Amino acid sequence: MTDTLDDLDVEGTTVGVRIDVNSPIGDDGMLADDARLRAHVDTLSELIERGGRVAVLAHQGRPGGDDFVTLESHADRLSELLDHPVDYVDATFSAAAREAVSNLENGDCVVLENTRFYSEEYMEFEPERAARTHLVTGLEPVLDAYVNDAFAAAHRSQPSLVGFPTVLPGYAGRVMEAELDTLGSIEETPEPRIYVLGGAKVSDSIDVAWSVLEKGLADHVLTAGVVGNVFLIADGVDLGDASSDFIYDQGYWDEIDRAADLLDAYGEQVALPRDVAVERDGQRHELGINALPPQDDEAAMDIGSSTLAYYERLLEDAGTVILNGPAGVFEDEAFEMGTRRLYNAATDVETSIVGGGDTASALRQLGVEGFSHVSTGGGAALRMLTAEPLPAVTALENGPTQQQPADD
Ligand SMILES: Nc1ncnc2c1ncn2[C@@H]1O[C@H](COP(=O)(O)OP(=O)(O)OP(=O)(O)O)[C@@H](O)[C@H]1O
Ligand SMILES: O=C(O)[C@H](O)COP(=O)(O)O
Repeated sequence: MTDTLDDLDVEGTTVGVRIDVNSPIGDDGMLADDARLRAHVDTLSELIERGGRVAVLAHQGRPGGDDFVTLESHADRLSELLDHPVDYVDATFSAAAREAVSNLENGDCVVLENTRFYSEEYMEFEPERAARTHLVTGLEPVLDAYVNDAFAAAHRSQPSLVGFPTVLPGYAGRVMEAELDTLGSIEETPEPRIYVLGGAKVSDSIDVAWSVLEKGLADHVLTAGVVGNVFLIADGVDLGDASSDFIYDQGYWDEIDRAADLLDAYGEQVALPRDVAVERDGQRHELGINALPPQDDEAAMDIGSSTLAYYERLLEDAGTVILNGPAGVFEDEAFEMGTRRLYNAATDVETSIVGGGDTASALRQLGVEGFSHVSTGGGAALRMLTAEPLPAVTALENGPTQQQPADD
């Protein structure tokens, strides 16, 4: 178990706080959604109120993407959310950054520049090697402690996530703590346990399905979304050209064989859609599996009503349900029903856990509430839901392994 903010003597301590505010960015290059910033308000206000000197580290986007922008608008929005001044400096570990951090007084907060503006931060390292990168060696001398609240990035072994806790005392922030409490004890949740795998990340979902079935964590795996379509094809269903081309274009064609192998090994526990919804004459039109393939240009955009009735029945007996990924193209009103009904049914299960950024925004858009836990993480949550360790959490648990430099 990692130390938390309860173990940190905050007053007068200069703390590097890694958060995950990787967010949608508008055409103007500014923050377009503040959900991920809101998640970190508790951790940051606690550190500020307890007299910490807070230096915030975070990434935004990936190099080359339109959302690879500075953190200036994030800092402005954080200031509003915290109702407290938050400075921003366009440097991450240079002399200017060190000066900004060294000048912090108790209760001050500064956001440093996007960590991924610096190339080593977009690489993955072993923790000891990450501790020798420019980011960590540059900033570590002006920090007393490191707090990791970036659960959603904890599956990455990047310097800001695994390097700092190797050379500084490390603590889990409140978001990290809550996520680890819930997702780290998946084996202790009530049974029977059902995993619902939808969305478009087919290879990740098949990894999860293999892992949870092999480990005996899942009693059933229900498939939906593009994942469900891949399993239908693997089961010999002709979904038509439009869905097949989509799967091929997304690079998931090879996954069909893996899905078929999974069905061979665990077919009794894997539930497949019994019908799908396509667009016909501008409207939702449902087709049973026996009525497939659809017409030429019709793609399977959602699970249909028979599938929903079948999945809802299975969920009635579940003790725990773990969901990742929407059941269909929820962004289109005609195809939001599968996601809305399936996720609504899941809220009636004793323990209901949801992971995934798109999933969380689907739920907000559809007004579905009442889960036991909605994770801030997509890839990180998926990895934890298979009871696999996360590199950033392991680095926090292991603690500093290197000699601290002597004070001048
Ligand atoms: N049948 C379908 N055909 C095409 N796209 C689909 C279908 N079902 C779901 N999708 C798309 O899947 C996307 C979300 O999938 P994704 O796997 O990225 O979700 P997530 O796990 O919640 O997100 P993340 O892991 O990025 O946080 C949505 O944009 C939705 O439109
Ligand atoms: O949005 C996320 O899932 C995390 O911030 C990690 O981002 P990445 O997938 O670009 O590493």
